[in-house]
Amino acid sequence: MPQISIEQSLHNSLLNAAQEVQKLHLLELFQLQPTRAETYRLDVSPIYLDYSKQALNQQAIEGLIALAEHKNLASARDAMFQGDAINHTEQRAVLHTALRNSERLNKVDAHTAAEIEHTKQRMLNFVDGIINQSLLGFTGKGITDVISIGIGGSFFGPKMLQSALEEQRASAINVHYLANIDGAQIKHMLKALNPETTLIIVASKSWTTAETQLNADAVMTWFKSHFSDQQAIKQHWVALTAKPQQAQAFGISSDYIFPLWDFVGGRYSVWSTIGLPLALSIGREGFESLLAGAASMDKHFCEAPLNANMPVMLALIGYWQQVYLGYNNLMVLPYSHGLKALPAYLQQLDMESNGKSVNALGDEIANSGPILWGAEGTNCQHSFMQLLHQGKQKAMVDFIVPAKGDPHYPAHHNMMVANGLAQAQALMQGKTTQQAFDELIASGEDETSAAALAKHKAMPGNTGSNTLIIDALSPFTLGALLALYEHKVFCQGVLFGINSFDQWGVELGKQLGKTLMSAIETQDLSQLDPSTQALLKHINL
Ligand SMILES: O=P(O)(O)OC[C@H]1O[C@](O)(CO)[C@@H](O)[C@@H]1O
Repeated sequence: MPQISIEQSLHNSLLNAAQEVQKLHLLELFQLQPTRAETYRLDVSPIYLDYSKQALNQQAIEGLIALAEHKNLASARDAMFQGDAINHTEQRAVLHTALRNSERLNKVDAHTAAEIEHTKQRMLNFVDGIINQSLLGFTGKGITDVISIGIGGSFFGPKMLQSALEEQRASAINVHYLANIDGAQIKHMLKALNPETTLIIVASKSWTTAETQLNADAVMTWFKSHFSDQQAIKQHWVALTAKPQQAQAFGISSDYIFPLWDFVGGRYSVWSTIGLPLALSIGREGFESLLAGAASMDKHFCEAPLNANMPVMLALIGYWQQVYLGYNNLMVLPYSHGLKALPAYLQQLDMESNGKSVNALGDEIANSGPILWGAEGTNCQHSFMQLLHQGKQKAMVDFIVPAKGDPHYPAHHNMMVANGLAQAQALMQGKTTQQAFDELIASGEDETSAAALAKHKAMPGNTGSNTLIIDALSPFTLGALLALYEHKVFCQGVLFGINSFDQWGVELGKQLGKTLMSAIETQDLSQLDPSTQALLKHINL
């Protein structure tokens, strides 16, 4: 008999488990194993994960854990935390975890640890100064508004957390984010702002991002049209960057430049000085608490056994659904208006990290991370959920439900929770044609039309989901939640065999964007493909 590799044998056993599990409806899995809800859950305060509604059995879970062990997931995790250059295509360590008070877990050298702490304190002292108005604008007025110019990782995290933590504001400062290159947005934003009381932050790790540069130039022109004095720029312009010299060359004072480092990837940078605009809203304590929440998840990730490790289990469940059940979409549905921007944040985190097609050796891989999207509940129920209930496409689903809502509106919160959990139930249970028929008869329909209508009202159900109950929208909890997803994405990168920390795919669009810009400026379209030429001619710039 030919020998098969360990990997192949693990794969075969998982294929077998998938076949077994798919013979049964989720409701039958619950009948067979009534304790699923107690068995398939993890409680890692402040997050409770229920995965009992997933099409999983013990054989699948054991097979997945064996796969994680075979892929040396724990050593890969340790390599990240100890600062190995795991981002091998850029020869960089990946140490965003070192930014969140988890020195004990990270083996960064003493000099780097001191620099991280010093930078954080500098940033938070600055935040204190702006909030308590010991730092003032050029004309002696306090700062009321901030324009934060940045895109991608220099935008999504602070913006998303700021809206999630609106209730935890520590200041009355309004932060306006300028990410996209849309003149209409700048015009409206600037029209409403007074440069005397506005602080302008340029957040760009690389200091080369075209959108950020163009926006920074436009805002600088506006600012200089009011104050051309260099001292005014010194007091109103801030840079968050790994390229301090370039920021200085742009005119920003070194006192107002807050660095980050190569070992912090853009989409992992909200914990760094990139979080400054957020800190101006939630204050020192709020920001420290965010870091502490993330650190608590780091500790759990480093210490919990694989089968009780929330990021690991979340990654394995997703891997299982994708590779063995054939799903390729992950829908994230936060039942919270405050978390409305979470899907967009997670899109960059997951898809920029795991949207790759080769492994570390450069060999083609069969699977990469999922297509991630979503929207806040209950709004999503009135748009795309219909497709999940009755359409032919299936998706993985993460429901995220805060246990506490606004105390002034208890009925709203109750309805929110009820709807989130009801959607998970509906996806699992579905409705048989017989059930639909019986309901129609009970409502007075005659038999012929009930039989016809029942077919349209039936839904298969049997769609699994994770439900994550988070205690409330607090900085600590959200720190833990984001760290959970970061580590999940990391684990899936290890399972797929890819480097989650580079993003070469983004580069081609940037290059072509530049070529097109110069074709537009020189009006020479001759080198462009016929479709692009025709489009530009039609737009007639
Ligand atoms: O902070 P920077 O260097 O301006 O980059 C912004 C974003 O651009 C990207 O390189 C590509 O979108 C992201 O990884 C990054 O978060």
